[in-house]
Amino acid sequence: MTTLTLSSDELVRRAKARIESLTAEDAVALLDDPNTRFVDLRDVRELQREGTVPGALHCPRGMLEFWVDPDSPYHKDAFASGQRFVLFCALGHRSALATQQLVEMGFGPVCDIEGGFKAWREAGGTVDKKD
Ligand SMILES: O=S(=O)([O-])[S-]
Repeated sequence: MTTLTLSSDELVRRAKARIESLTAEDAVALLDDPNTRFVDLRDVRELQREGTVPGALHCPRGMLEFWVDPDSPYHKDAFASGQRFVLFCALGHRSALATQQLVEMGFGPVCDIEGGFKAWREAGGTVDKKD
C-alpha cells in the first residue's frame, strides 16, 4: 500500500487555515443578499438526492478553476459578476480545498461554509428540492 506524505485531512486542515469560512448561520443570513452567490460544488446526484441552496450555481468541482478563469474556453460569465462567492459541498472538505485554489488564483471575494450543506440544513437553511 502507498504511504502518503500528505493526507487529505492535512490538506484540508492547511486549506482551512488559509481561507475565510462562514458559519452556516451566517451563510443562511446571506440567502437573499444580492451581492452573494452560493456555489454548490457537489456531484449532480447529491443535488438530486438532497436538494440545494435556493439560487445556488451548480459548478462541478472539476470545472471550478476553468469556469472562474476569463481566459479559459470554459469560462462562465456568472463568475464575472463581482459578487462574493460562497462555496459549499457536503461537509466542507471539498469546498475548503476549492476555496484555497481560487484564492491562489487571485479570484475573490470567495469563502466557504463551515460544515457544508449538512450544516446549512441543520442551521435551518431553506432547501430547494429539485423534484
Ligand atoms: O463534501 S465533503 O466535505 O464530504 S468532501
